[in-house]
Amino acid sequence: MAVSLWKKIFQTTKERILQQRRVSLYNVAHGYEEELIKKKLQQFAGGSINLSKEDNGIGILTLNNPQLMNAFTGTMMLELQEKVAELENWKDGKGLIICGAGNTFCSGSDLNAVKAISNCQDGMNMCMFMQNTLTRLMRLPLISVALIQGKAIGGGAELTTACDFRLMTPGSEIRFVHKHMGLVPGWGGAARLVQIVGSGAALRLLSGALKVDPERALRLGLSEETLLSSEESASLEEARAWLSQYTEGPASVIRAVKQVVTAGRELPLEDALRTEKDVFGTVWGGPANLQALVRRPKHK
Ligand SMILES: CC[C@H](C(=O)O)C(=O)SCCNC(=O)CCNC(=O)[C@H](O)C(C)(C)COP(=O)(O)OP(=O)(O)OC[C@H]1O[C@@H](n2cnc3c(N)ncnc32)[C@H](O)[C@@H]1OP(=O)(O)O
Repeated sequence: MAVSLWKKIFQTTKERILQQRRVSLYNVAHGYEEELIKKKLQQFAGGSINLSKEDNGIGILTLNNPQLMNAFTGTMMLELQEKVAELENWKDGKGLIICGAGNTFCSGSDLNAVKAISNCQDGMNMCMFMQNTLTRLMRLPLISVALIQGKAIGGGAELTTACDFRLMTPGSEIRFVHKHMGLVPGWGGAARLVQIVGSGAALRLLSGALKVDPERALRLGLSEETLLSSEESASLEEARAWLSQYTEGPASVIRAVKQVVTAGRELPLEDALRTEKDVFGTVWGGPANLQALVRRPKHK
């Protein structure tokens, strides 16, 4: 009786945590019309978002539009949402590296598409579509890294802030150019930048549209490390090695670690504590815990 009760609690808890992650920021109550903007974005084709899910639990998500410095076309925005949904259902996933094709990261929205959706309704719907998608990306129970090779400009800079960590190659650059476009970030990049570097540094980077090279990014805490290589495949291998330090171990435990940190970052204390309790319940007495109790590792 007790076992079946615990199993029911366990299942309910997992479903609740899963549901919390997938709740969209915006819906019709906010004037958001998802089907309308999806139809509109479909009209701006080009490029692709490629996802490779590897047996070791590491996913590689590649922005693939190198002719336009990996600018986001409308269909790439749609594909990003699809890939994030796929990653939400990847139960063996532990880590994710986001990079761009052609040894450069991303130059933001495709300006050809932007011109065609510059009216208020389309712009606001695109903004809410990308905020929904990048918030779900940020909340994935995977440890995510933006591998910044070349340029991360505008919306591309915003995308880097939706990852847990950023790694930069020599000579690469993050730049929030929105001011020069008569804009502010709209994909959630401002809110996340303040959380990462603090409001003072965020205000300087945004109001100055400052170029952030690897050294400045390290000083600001915007980047974790400057890689040795600026060569495309070598820097990806370096990023894999860096991430593997944090994804070694059972997927259930790595995913639980990301979940409790996300709760601590986003929720009021008492809610975060309750989520931590719920997540603890998914690993306590689980296979990894029981095997460790038998093995009794020495933590020297
Ligand atoms: C909320 C997000 C926000 C929004 O949605 O409103 C945005 O993200 S707005 C877009 C902000 N991004 C930009 O303004 C970047 C514009 N591009 C550049 O500044 C440069 O291309 C740069 C610095 C990324 C790279 O410069 P580089 O000299 O190395 O290359 P090229 O400029 O020659 O670019 C090669 C080729 O790509 C085209 N390109 C680059 N970025 C975009 C883009 N965002 N949209 C459309 N096309 C882009 C560029 O025009 C060149 O094409 P070509 O046919 O050879 O002229």
